[in-house]
Parts: sequence; C-alpha cells; structure tokens
Amino acid sequence: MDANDTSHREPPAIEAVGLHRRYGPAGAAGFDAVRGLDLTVRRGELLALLGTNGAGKTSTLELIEGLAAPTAGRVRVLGLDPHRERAALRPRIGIMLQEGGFPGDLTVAETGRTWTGLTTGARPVDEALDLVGLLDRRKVRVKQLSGGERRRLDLAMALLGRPEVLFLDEPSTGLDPEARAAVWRLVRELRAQGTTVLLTTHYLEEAEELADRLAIMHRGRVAAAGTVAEVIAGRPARISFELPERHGRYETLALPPLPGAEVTADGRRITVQTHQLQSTLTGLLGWAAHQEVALGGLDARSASLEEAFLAIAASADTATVHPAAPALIGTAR
Ligand SMILES: Nc1ncnc2c1ncn2[C@@H]1O[C@H](COP(=O)(O)OP(=O)(O)OP(=O)(O)O)[C@@H](O)[C@H]1O
Repeated sequence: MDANDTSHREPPAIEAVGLHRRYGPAGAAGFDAVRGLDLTVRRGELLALLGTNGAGKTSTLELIEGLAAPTAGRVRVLGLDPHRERAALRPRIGIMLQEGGFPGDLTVAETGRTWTGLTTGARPVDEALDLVGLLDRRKVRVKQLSGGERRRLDLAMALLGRPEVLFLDEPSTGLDPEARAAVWRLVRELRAQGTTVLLTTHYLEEAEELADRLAIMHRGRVAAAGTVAEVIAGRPARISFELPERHGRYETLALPPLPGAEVTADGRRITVQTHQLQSTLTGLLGWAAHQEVALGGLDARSASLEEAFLAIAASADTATVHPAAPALIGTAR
C-alpha cells in the first residue's frame, strides 16, 4: 500500500455511488438527468467535471452540494450527507455558483459581510476580496461591477470560510484572458494549500491546466475519468486529408494496406485513425509519393483531450467506421 495513501483512514472529500436524479414523475413524463453516476474526489485533489451540453453536470453538482436529494444512490462530502447534514457541512464548503445573484444595491464589502454569516468566517472579507483583486472596489455597488468583476466577487464569497472543499461552477466564464490567468493562479494556490476543488468547466484547456484528474460526463454518467494521460490513453491518433480532384472528378484510389488503422470516407475527405501514427503516416506518404497523389489539407495529430471528448460526445451517434485498408476510397462520377 502507498505510504501516502490516507484513504483507509479518512473518507474521500467527495464520494458519489450509483447517483440518480430524476425530474418530474415516473414514466415517460419524467426525465433522468443523472443515471447511476460514480465519482470520487480525494482530499486535496482538484477534479474537473466536464461534459457535453445537458450531460447532467449541474444536476450532479446540486446533489453533491446538498441543494437537492438524489432519487437514488449515495453521496457523501467530508463523510457527511450533504442534504441531510447540510447545516454541519455548509460552513466547511465554499460554493461559487454560475450566477451569484447578490443584491445589486449592496456594496462589495456589504455583500461580503452578509455572506460571511453563512460560513465559519475564518477568512476576513477584505482578505477574500484581495485574493480576487477586488479590494479597491469594496465600496462599489454590485450592480456597478462589470461581468468579470461579478464573477470574481462570486469567487471571493466562496473563499470566505477557508473552505475544505471548494465548488467552482465554470469559474472563468466571462473573464478576459488576464482575469482568467489570475483566477487560475489563485485556484492553483488554493489547491497547493490543500483545498479540495471540484470544478466544472466547458474549457478543456482549463481542465488540462488545473486538474489532477478529470471526469467526462455524458448522458447522466461518467463516461471517462482519470488523469489527462489516462483519459487520452487508448484513443487513436488521427490523420486526415482530401483526395485530389482531376478532370472534374476525384479518383478511385486503392489506399495501401495500413495495418491496424480504421479508414472512414466523407466524400473526398478521408480520415484514418491509428494507434501507430508514425508507421501509418509513413505507409500513407510512401504510397502517395509513389502514386504521385497530392493529399490535400493533410493533417496528422496525436490523440488529445479534445479528441477524447469529441469521441465521447459522439458515442451515441452511429458513425460508420470501415475496417482497415486496403480499401477502395472515392467515387468516380
Ligand atoms: N428542472 C428540470 N426539469 C426537467 N429537466 C431538467 C431540469 N433541469 C435540468 N433538466 C434536464 O436535465 C438534463 C441535464 O441538465 P444539467 O443542467 O444538469 O446539464 P449540464 O451538464 O449542466 O448542462 P450544460 O453544460 O448545458 O449547462 C438536461 O437535459 C436538462 O434539460
């Protein structure tokens, strides 16, 4: 057993097992937004929850934050039931909502004083405002803040209690690049100080920059989870190009044998997926040179998080995948 492994001593920061959330009545009139979700976030870890639109991220987050009870399954945060034991848990967690919705007539400092009552109050308001660069805006009314400043106020309020677990719901949406970089620096600092962070984001780059591990949701479940390398592992590299058009038609071409590769054709555009990028590319380029075929818009890339995400998003679609070459590609018209 790993000497640093404390999992046998204390429960994980967040643990969800077989989580379900249903909106509406049983039967066809209702909708299962979360369908048997399993998720573990270790203490001190930053986990990014990604997902296709409507995958159920917000519905899941609300269960973990205790804002709603699951239809079935079990969720624990710091060993507590976040819905039933909300009063005990609330001061130990920080929640940055997508829309903080603070009253517009209160000043930034007044908002901090009001909000601090909901937390342990461990961090002074001015310190939280300073962390997000809003200290000099403390006397400004919330309604006078820019969109980006409001987002930073949302974050400052989530930091008031020096939370053990921090929930960040799309923290950098609406921020300009400079403010985003500042938020990322702050999140890294908090993580380095031992704060557990569960972050939802639509930006794959944000997940790659910040997360120890990530989980990709699709249709109410976790479809893939692990480090970026683990999520990408096993995904094929991709080569794409266009067949040439000659004399108003494009040619019927027999691609060379590309062992282990999968070839798909969409008109003239050919996509080759392979786990041996170098040898497949070598075979393809050698063939093209020999046949004197120009491969238009040739693009070859290793597997990426974006590729993995898109593959998961498309997984319910019925993509036609042909077996490996040799294959007849192209249609003479
Ligand atoms: N109150 C509700 N009643 C019925 N269906 C709902 C309700 N809230 C959400 N849904 C549906 O549940 C599914 C999951 O929604 P949810 O907001 O959790 O997804 P999400 O992953 O956060 O999406 P996005 O990334 O687009 O914000 C969606 O199909 C949504 O339409």
